[in-house]
Amino acid sequence: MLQLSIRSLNKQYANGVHALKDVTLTIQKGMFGLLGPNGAGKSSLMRTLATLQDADSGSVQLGELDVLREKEKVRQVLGYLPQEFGVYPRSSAVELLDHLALLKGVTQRAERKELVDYLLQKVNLFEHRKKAVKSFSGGMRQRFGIAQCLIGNPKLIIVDEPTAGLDPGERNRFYNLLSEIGEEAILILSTHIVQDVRELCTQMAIMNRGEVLYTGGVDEALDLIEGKVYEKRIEKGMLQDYRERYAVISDKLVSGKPLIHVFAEEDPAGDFKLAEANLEDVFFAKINALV
Ligand SMILES: Nc1ncnc2c1ncn2[C@@H]1O[C@H](COP(=O)(O)OP(=O)(O)OP(=O)(O)O)[C@@H](O)[C@H]1O
Repeated sequence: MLQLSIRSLNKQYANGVHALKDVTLTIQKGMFGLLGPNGAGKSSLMRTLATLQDADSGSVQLGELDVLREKEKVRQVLGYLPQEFGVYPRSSAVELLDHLALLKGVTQRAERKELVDYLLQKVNLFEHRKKAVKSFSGGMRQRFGIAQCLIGNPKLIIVDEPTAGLDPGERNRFYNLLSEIGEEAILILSTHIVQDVRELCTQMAIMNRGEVLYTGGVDEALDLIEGKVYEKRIEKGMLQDYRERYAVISDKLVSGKPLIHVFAEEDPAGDFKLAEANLEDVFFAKINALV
């Protein structure tokens, strides 16, 4: 069974930022969620796995391949959707995909046409194939990004923050597409959006400041805080006060009033009730070293 083994990966940038600190992860086929706030080191890790950046030390093995050394071979089996998909040329979707397929070594014209049509259909852009990619909406661009990712039938697919900026409808369509392709390869979804991971992944990791704080199942992550999250609706303006007195892990407005989630081993005094813990709670509890 194909497996990606990341062992003790370290990366320090010239400015002194330690972006990856002894990162160790084992990732199997299926969708793996890599969750972390901005600056956690997710993109640094994704770029390293995508052979675009070197690590200072550590190893990465994809099946038989040494990812840090056999870069060309890795690129043959890699699909990568970067955070910034670069400039969008004036070319139409069909022209651009055809060009990218050629670069990836699909040299037969007829085979390429068949592949490009198949991919455009797969990501639901066939009817828009003659439009410039530049004119696409955010969601269409991301789906186009997935189409280019899939050229060459990749074994390892990396998508970096793919749902930022998508409206709920577009996000849903994108989720469906990801879950379809995530069954056949190792797919790593890097995101700061907890809901992405909750809806799509069974295995995950939480990263912060270059370190892996959790890796394992999504359900097991929830078990960590089960029975330890309490909630209360409070008056506006009281938030700061509560933050000083309790381990507030999240707050959101519900009908205009803050609803806070507090982490506590036992029922905190003061009219709280036990909350149904969610992944966001795990995320904040981990990041604030509460569990
Ligand atoms: N080329 C670079 N040179 C110096 N520092 C960098 C470089 N790239 C990233 N960093 C720093 O390394 C840390 C990790 O950045 P990285 O982009 O990997 O995080 P991230 O989790 O992907 O966050 P984001 O979602 O904001 O991209 C940050 O502090 C960032 O400022």
